[in-house]
Amino acid sequence: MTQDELKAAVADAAIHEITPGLEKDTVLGIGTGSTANLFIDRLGPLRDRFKGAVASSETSAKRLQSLGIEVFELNNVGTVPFYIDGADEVNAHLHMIKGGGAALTREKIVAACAERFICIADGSKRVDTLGDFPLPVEVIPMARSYVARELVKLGADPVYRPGVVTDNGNQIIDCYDFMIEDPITMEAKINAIVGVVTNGLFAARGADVLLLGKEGGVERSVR
Ligand SMILES: O=C(CO)[C@H](O)[C@H](O)COP(=O)(O)O
Repeated sequence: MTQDELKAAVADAAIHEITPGLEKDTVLGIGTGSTANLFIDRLGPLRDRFKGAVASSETSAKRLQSLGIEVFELNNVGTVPFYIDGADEVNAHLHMIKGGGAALTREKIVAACAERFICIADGSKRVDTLGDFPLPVEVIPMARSYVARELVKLGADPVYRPGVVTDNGNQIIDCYDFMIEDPITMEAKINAIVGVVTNGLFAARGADVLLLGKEGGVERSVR
């Protein structure tokens, strides 16, 4: 199977995962990226079975709306029963690196409001130790150089992602050569640097369910 077929298989599995819990007043939390897009496309035909969605990016919001799914502002919703999103890496504890698409801050906010985070990913995303994928950090633009110097002190090789402006008007630094043995501690340390909005470690609040696409089928793990 190709990577795209594995992503499609986990998008299908996520639909099966959430449909028993769909009610007329359900508002879903929806992530960002190619796997999340496949999930959004499968939600279109179900749009009459739930109320709408909150999105972790402008791109996902537009895709949802193009399928006739109403998109709500998170402040008007409160908690959501499910947040469905992809990952750049995920470990055995269902800690993740996210933010390859620069949507990490809104993803973390919607995930924080979710009762259940369902991570959907093809098998290539499963790792023993997080960090092969460069860890994204969203920064306030004027703090970029300062934050980069502080990230060096933590052992990272920080590289500015040129030309990328987040939905929040900020910039992204990617941390290379940075294997992360203790994701919960490192998430907190990076977030404590002045000028950091957030970082792409989702460890303090990891996924609750992982649907991982493999050759033999979709593997389901629960935290
Ligand atoms: O965190 C993300 C975007 O900020 C995505 O979930 C992550 O990059 C995975 O993307 P894809 O499903 O395209 O592999």
